[in-house]
Amino acid sequence: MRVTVLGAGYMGTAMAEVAAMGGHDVRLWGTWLDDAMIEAVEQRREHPRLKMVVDARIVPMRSGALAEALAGAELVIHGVSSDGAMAVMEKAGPHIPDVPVLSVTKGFLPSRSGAMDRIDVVLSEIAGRKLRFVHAAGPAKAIEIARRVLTLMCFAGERLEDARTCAAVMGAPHMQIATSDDIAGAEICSAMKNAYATGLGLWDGMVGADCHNARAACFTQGIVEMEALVKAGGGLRETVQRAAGVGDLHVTAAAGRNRAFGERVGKGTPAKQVAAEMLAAGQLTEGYAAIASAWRWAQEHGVRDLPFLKALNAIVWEGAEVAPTLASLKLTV
Ligand SMILES: NC(=O)C1=CN([C@@H]2O[C@H](COP(=O)(O)OP(=O)(O)OC[C@H]3O[C@@H](n4cnc5c(N)ncnc54)[C@H](OP(=O)(O)O)[C@@H]3O)[C@@H](O)[C@H]2O)C=CC1
Ligand SMILES: O=C(CO)COP(=O)(O)O
Repeated sequence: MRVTVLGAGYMGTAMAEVAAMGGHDVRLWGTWLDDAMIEAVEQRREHPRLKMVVDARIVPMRSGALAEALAGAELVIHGVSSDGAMAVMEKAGPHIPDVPVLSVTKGFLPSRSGAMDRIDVVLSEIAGRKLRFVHAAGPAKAIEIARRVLTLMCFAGERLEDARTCAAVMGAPHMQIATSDDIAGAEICSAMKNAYATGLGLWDGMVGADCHNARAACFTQGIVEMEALVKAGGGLRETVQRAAGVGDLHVTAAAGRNRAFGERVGKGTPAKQVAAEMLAAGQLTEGYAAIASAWRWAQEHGVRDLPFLKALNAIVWEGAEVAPTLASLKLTV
């Protein structure tokens, strides 16, 4: 099958690697920010982020060749971060054939109405037609995927058959992929785990290694709040309890960039400064934006009783001090 991957960063490239492993005809298109990555693939050098030489069968394509990259695609993989997703879809939308679009992107985006919404909804709005979106959720660090470490994911699409098509293409021996039609639940989990992993990182920064009780308490609280948000978004509790929610919060709180972001904020550096420094170092901190977006989304959907999210929003967006804010946190579990 011809597979076109949009975005040549960590995850886009890791997904391209898996598709190539399955013998698919893979094109890896880099955005206008990805020239260094595409050049490395062209020259068969180590990918600057994945730190490995990718499968020689992957065809690298520069940003100017977007229409060519998408022509004849039977599956599109969307690997652009939430920051770049809208700008890339403005350009890519007209060229995306009527095929499943498997997206790894995690977060909320502003819709035309001004309200925050799910990525599949907003990108379809930009494309001017309903995309056959399948969200790839679950605990899936790109570097481990590319290095063939056992990985559990959940592909969720409104059309279950599209999720199954994506799972078949990405079904390498180390990839165990569940499928679901709960795209709402899966996307909300993916956005929220970045927010709550940031919150667990705050404890690491504030207390250090011995904060296991606090982390476990807040992990549980985060899952309960995720369930409330998923329910308000029309999703299923079961989605939260498996790979998309519990699994992904675990991996991100153990080893994610969002945890690292929270740790530095927990040590006392203002969130805005940490986010800027991490961005300059090529490290995404989507939890930063996700906290504000989710807080706004919760208000718009009338979801109350979210003390952890409220505390996170106060700390990272309203300048509240970390220690007293976390000390006064009243759990609802
Ligand atoms: N890394 C991981 O382990 C996982 C990541 N994800 C998700 O995958 C998505 C991509 O993450 P990841 O691959 O890690 O991130 P990267 O930063 O490595 O890559 C993101 C891609 O988006 C592009 N991009 C970012 N901002 C813009 C912009 N303003 N305009 C145009 N292009 C832009 C990047 O360009 P550039 O490289 O120059 O920044 C790059 O192509 C995220 O939503 C993340 O949550 C999901 C599961 C695991
Ligand atoms: O989404 C991820 C793993 O599933 C990666 O998390 P980070 O963006 O925090 O590194």
